[in-house]
Amino acid sequence: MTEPLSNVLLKVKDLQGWYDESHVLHGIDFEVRQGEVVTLLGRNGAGKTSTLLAIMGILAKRAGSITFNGTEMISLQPRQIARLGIALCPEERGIFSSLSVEENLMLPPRIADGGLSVERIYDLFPNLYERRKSSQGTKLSGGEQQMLAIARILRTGAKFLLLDEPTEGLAPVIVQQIGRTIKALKDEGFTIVLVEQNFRFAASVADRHYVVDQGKVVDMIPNDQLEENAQKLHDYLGV
Ligand SMILES: Nc1ncnc2c1ncn2[C@@H]1O[C@H](COP(=O)(O)OP(=O)(O)OP(=O)(O)O)[C@@H](O)[C@H]1O
Repeated sequence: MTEPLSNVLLKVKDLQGWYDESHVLHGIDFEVRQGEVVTLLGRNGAGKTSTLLAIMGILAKRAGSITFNGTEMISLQPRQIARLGIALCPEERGIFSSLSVEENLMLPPRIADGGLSVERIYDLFPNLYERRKSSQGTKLSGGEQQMLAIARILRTGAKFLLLDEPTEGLAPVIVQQIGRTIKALKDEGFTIVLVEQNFRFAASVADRHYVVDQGKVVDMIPNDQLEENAQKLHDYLGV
């Protein structure tokens, strides 16, 4: 963490956050460069989801500094933050089960130029193409819901994506598919912050990992230095 990073797109500095009176973020510091995939790793309750919510302004009671492309966002509203080209794919996915796949895809507002067309979405997610007309009452699998949730934020034109535990509860073959999608998005120039519990998955897609513990970032480990840091990570994560 000592070496300054070049080409920094998101810079989070001494981020504090509260749910009412409950102080849960106690000094989150991390940086993300253009085009990187970076993970936030940590035990349950460490503050990873809250960090994503604070970046989006959804956790409104926050302090410190969050700059994106040089713009200070700490006092901005979620709507204004989204318009800078940042999108969150929440853990609960937020799929409307009464709408078809295609109707779900049509929901998000366009916040920037360059949102992916529905055709391009179907190229990236062939399963969604097959299910596009599935409508009311048709239940999508967990993997399909996750893909739809990611696909939906790609429609907005956001190029900076916050993904909250996209692999949670999914079968290994689907996890692999999501890994391929994340790599494809990186190749297309997207920048991604990933909250993950699945450490093997995180290692397969990310450039760097930040460790979150009790509302603070306590370490940064480049992906190519994971092996020599395995014991340390094991202690942090309690795995
Ligand atoms: N809506 C809420 N109201 C009050 N406290 C909350 C709320 N959501 C989370 N917290 C608390 O904030 C702290 C950080 O939780 P957070 O969900 O950010 O952790 P996390 O690292 O994402 O873990 P998990 O993987 O369990 O989601 C925890 O102590 C949690 O109990």
